[in-house]
Amino acid sequence: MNHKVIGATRNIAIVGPYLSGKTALLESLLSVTGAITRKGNAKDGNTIGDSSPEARDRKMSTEVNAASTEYENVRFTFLDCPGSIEFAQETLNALIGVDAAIVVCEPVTDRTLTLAPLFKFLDDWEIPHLVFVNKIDRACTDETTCGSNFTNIINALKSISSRPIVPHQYPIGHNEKIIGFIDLVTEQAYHYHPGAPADPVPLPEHLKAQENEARQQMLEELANFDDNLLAELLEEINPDAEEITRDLKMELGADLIVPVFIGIAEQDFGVRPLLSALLREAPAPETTAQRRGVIQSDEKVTVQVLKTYYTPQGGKLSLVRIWQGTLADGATLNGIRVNGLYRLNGWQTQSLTHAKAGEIVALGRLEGVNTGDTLTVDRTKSLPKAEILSPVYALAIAPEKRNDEVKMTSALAKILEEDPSLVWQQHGDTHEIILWGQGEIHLKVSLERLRRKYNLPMTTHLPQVPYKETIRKPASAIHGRYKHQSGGHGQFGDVYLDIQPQPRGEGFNFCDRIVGGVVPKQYIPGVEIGVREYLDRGPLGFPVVDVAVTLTNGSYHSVDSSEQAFKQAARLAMQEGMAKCESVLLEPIAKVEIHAPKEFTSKVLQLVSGRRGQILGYESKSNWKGWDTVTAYVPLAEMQDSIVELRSQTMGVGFFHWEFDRLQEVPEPLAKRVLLTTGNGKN
Ligand SMILES: Nc1nc2c(ncn2[C@@H]2O[C@H](COP(=O)(O)OP(=O)(O)OP(=O)(O)O)[C@@H](O)[C@H]2O)c(=O)[nH]1
Repeated sequence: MNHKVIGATRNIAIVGPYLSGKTALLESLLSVTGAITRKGNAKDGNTIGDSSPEARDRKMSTEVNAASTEYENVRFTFLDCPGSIEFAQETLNALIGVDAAIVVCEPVTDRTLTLAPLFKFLDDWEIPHLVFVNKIDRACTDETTCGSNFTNIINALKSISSRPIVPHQYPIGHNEKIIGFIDLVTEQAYHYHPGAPADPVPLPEHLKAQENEARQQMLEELANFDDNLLAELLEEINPDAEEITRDLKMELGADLIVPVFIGIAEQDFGVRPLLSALLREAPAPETTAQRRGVIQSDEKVTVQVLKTYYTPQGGKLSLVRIWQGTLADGATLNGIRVNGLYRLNGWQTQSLTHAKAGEIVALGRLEGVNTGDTLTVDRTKSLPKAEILSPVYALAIAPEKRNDEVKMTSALAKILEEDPSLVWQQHGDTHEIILWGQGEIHLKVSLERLRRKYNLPMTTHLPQVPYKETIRKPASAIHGRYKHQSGGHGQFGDVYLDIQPQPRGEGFNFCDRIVGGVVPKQYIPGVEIGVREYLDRGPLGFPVVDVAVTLTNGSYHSVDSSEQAFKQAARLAMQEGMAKCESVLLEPIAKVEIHAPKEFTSKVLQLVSGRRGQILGYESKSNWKGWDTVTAYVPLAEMQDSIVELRSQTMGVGFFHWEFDRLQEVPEPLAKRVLLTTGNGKN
């Protein structure tokens, strides 16, 4: 078996907005390097990138797919990441294991904003990245606008990148279409050639000025990090290609610049130059490892999990980046034996006996190991992992077949392992099982996985709002007597209760002020249980909170009294007393922080007010250039689909964090409507 040494491997993530052509680019990369003989496409659902049935059905990537190929004797492993914001967690988890990322985008200037959160993550993690402007044919619809549109795209990218944007190529348009490009490093022009590498052609005379300007831009950006190049530029010396490539490699490797390439992935145009640039300029795995503080060592093995899969056959595969050492199949990591070592190509696996530092491979059956975990022989290291996104959308779920409930718990655990941005909980009040995630499609895809992989069809509905109720007025000396005679000895309990409202958030409080043993000590717990049971469902039909109940008086029977009878007496007293206490409906209020580019702040404020929110203020989001954070209180009842509206108002990039803050009275007309629609308020 041919094993590459460190330096002969490149791990590249393919990332970028939804449907920008990432899977098409991967297909093209695999095709031009001979890894596949026939290209698939998203329409026909036969790509390596979108290998799962959920992805194929939707013609979109729903999880990370790995594929390897060789080019110029270097092994390239590509991670094709989903573009949809709802599957962003996949992308973040994968990105931490690569040496560089290709950001694929479309040549539409007013959509570059959708790249902002991705650029932010890449910058925060210092992940070297370059841009591939795909579908460049769409920007070059006539010869004269081809160059100016390209310049506009470069400027749009500059407006969202904190790193300098450096054009690496310049387009050549002819008769309403793009026919080639000029490499700004070598100043060599090329014409695209279907099914073959681009043909070198003389630099078109009419583009010399534009080419020179774009090249100058590139050189000036590079010179900001290289004094020698700066001196050459000042002396008007033309630097040679070798020197420029050296700078590009150093500056891309250190995540100081963002080079920009162009192409048409579906026609393989611009794909070979992209590969050549990756070969020459992308950092080697050891450089990445060093930047993460991992020192190379042959003995120590350190790997990190980038993605967890359960195969259609039910086996667990953990896609890992080997940061350090040589890993053999059968080795023990974190006390768990590696059971199978594979190279992945979509769902196809190729068995390996060992793999070296810098490779991305899949390991079999690492039970108990999660995405993001660091594994070593002696558990001595823990590398940073990507943050887990806050859940923003929920559905209540239930198995279609009642007796599937036990099966559901273990299946949910598995799909959560595959996708750490899912969370599930059983709600304490409503008893619903709530599945939380990043949006409607995200949850639908997860539920399809449950059905397909685990034969678990589920029903869904929007979760109930966990309303509660409380009281406005006190009631005192409420009498409850339970007396029952049914053969044998009877049942007797007799209590007097005071019921009082408590300040909001105080909860429930029970005390007894019994003197002289009129209710014997052993029956008092029964009274409290009776009160508590009643409060599970108050007069409006919801759990009662912020109430104090005091047992003030009562009587007993030496034979017939029991804890059970006092429980019943307490319930009767509560039923009678609470009817006099003016019950009010309470709703949960969330404290929400909404993040969006500043140009959308007024829309965010409108969204909050339109959802009965109370705006607390807004300010610049720290470390996010051009973004605001709006802080507000919003009723939970209004939050259910708020992410859908927020995304539609903010080109898909707005997001929020929320947490439960408090309960608050529901305003009167609305409370009536809630009680009508929930069918409550009748007991
Ligand atoms: N005109 C044109 N269409 C393209 C090109 N590349 C991809 N497409 C089309 O764009 C659509 C999306 O392509 P994909 O490769 O599936 O996009 P993606 O970025 O992988 O999608 P997600 O991963 O779901 O975000 C498909 O219909 C492709 O056929 C291109 O270079 N030119």
